[in-house]
Amino acid sequence: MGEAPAFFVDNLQNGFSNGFGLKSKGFETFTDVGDKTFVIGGANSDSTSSVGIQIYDKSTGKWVIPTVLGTKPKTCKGHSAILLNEDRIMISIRGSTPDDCIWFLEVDTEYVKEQKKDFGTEVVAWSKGVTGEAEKPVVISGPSGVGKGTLINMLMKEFPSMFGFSVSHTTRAPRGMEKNGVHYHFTERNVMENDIKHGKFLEFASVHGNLYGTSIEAVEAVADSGKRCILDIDVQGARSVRASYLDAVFIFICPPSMRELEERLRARGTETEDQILKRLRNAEAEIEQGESSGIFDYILYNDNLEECYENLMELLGLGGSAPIKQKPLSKINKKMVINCETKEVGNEAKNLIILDVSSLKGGAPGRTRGLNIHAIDLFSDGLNGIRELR
Ligand SMILES: Nc1ncnc2c1ncn2[C@@H]1O[C@H](COP(=O)(O)OP(=O)(O)OP(=O)(O)O)[C@@H](O)[C@H]1O
Ligand SMILES: Nc1nc2c(ncn2[C@@H]2O[C@H](COP(=O)(O)O)[C@@H](O)[C@H]2O)c(=O)[nH]1
Repeated sequence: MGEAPAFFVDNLQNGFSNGFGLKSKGFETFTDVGDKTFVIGGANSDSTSSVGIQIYDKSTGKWVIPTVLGTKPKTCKGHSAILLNEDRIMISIRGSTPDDCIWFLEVDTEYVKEQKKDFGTEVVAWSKGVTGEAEKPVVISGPSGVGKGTLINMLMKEFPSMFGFSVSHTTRAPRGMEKNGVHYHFTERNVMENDIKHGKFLEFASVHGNLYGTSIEAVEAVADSGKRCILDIDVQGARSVRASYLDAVFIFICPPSMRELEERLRARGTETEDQILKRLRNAEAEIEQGESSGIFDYILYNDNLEECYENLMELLGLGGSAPIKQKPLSKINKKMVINCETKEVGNEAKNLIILDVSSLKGGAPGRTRGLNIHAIDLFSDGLNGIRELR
């Protein structure tokens, strides 16, 4: 089934100088991508630590500390690493739970190339691997008061295990019933601006005089819960997400008329007169863009709430017709064998699993979906680490 191992983690973890004149603290791995060597790790042998990244540029002979985007693995007692597709390093974390053990460090994906231009530095981006065929996130946009929140609440109530809400950050003040961390992360402007500067947001926009934004972490948290992510964001935000590398379905909710929109906003009773007028002024431009910008895959008219909800369910594949098909972003024809050592009392068992990375979808920013893991029988050749199947 397999040939020579592509990578043996245990051989590298005995503590040695890393070959580039930099003293290794142990637990490091070295992956060559073109002229660069990515040194990942740096935990002490007697403790766990977060996973650090350094790049050795062979063409200049210099070390570079890159800008690191995305949420990185929290702690690491050692790991294996293997290059996939020449653009991302797959990392198997030792001693972590099965749903937290496969991570990807993107080093030359389209997303990373784009970020390098923006930051003007070396950039790498973490993306955790999640198993199964998780569905694309759903972006729902529309003018204030059209009923986005109402429709999303109906969906989440009827399908609580299927959908998860991306909790945005905002600088606006909470309304009476709104809870921090549930409806929004209510934030100071300077804190949010600083986080934006450090690449923590997938998108952000100034909406009706306040700053709103979707953090990468908010989208990742939903993916980690195994649910399909729903984003309630304005048209500017939808445009940014469309331009980003998050592969999503975009739905615009339209009111039956401006008059009806005004009535709904007033009846909701959450805004002052000035704020209502501002939201209505913005609504006209939003509706025009929603209908004609080409950002949105679908437009739904929210006249009768029940009918609109039925149509939304239909679009999301919950109304009896076939679900929306996803196409993979990249094709990586590889299967790996991973050796997970489990120590039982007086006994050392070796559990081998096949990791199928041929159907990966998504990636940074957010999670890498479509990992398939199968348990397999023991090999008798003392295999350690990750090995490629050919
Ligand atoms: N089809 C409908 N017919 C009548 N009223 C509706 C309909 N859909 C929603 N509403 C009502 O309109 C008001 C605004 O709805 P909602 O708060 O869901 O809007 P929203 O688009 O989420 O607004 P915002 O962007 O400001 O958060 C609510 O009081 C809601 O009950
Ligand atoms: N671009 C973004 N827009 C967002 C986000 N979260 C919410 N919104 C939009 O803001 C308006 C106003 O919301 P409200 O709660 O103050 O009524 C509405 O259109 C939301 O869709 C976000 O993260 N990014």
